[in-house]
Amino acid sequence: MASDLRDQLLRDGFVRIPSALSADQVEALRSACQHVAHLARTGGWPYVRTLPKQFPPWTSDVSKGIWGVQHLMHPELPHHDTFASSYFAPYIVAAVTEILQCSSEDLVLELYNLLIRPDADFALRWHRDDIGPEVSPQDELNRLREPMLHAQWNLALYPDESLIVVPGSHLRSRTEEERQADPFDDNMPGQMAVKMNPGDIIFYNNNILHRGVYRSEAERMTLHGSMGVVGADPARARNVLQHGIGAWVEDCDFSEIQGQAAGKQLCSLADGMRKRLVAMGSDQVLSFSQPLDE
Ligand SMILES: O=C(O)CCC(=O)C(=O)O
Ligand SMILES: [Fe+2]
Repeated sequence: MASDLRDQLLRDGFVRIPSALSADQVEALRSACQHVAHLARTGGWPYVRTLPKQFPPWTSDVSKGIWGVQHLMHPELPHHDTFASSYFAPYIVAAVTEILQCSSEDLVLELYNLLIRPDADFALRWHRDDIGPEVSPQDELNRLREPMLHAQWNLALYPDESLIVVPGSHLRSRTEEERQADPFDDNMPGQMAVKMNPGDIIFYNNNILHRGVYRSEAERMTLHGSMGVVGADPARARNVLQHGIGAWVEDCDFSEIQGQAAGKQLCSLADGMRKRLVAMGSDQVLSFSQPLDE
């Protein structure tokens, strides 16, 4: 099946779906997100991304502020059913099956988190999510050439331009200049901010060279999700499970999710995806992609 979405993602390392959500859908999600962001900022939810740490694992100490709320589909989080409905939404399932060129019956549940405005300005280093900075150029290229077995997206509920990418950098190892650059360099050659309006979705290759630059005054509520396809390798299982989702995913109940996608009831599609993650995780030992992160 020809796919512009997939072709653009393969070529540039990211692709935008403008206005994927209606204003009403954005409004409903904003309200759920405002509630859980407040809960998390005030110490009422232990699974958060704390400042100034970039990669998992994070503690639940919110005293320096947070930049994300983890585990939106956790059965104990308020609105987990609203978040599950948005994760398994027809527009997501359609885009992911098109991008991965797979059947919805091969999808695997992965991550769903919320990225929010930090209480103080904060930035992430230049990175590739699952390839550490110390690898050799050849190993870097080999990893980048692995087939695409998952799709990752940002869904913005407020205007968002905090994700900065170097377009095309998912197709090549880093240049010498990129390797030597200050990890917080504000002017990496070729960089661009990915601009999103409320209701836009961006799919991006999480091994594109990228960073996040966050301003405390700019409201940010961006849903950050990923879905996989069966047959992914152990590195992918590690990237998903390092976020600690194995501990609660067996308790999720998706039976109330309404609607259909790809001719299937979303509730049964969701449960199938959940079961495939559990199966993938059953023989994994927990480890971290970027164990040296401070
Ligand atoms: O804030 C973003 O959109 C990107 C976050 C990011 O790069 C990460 O969590 O690895
Ligand atoms: Fe990242």
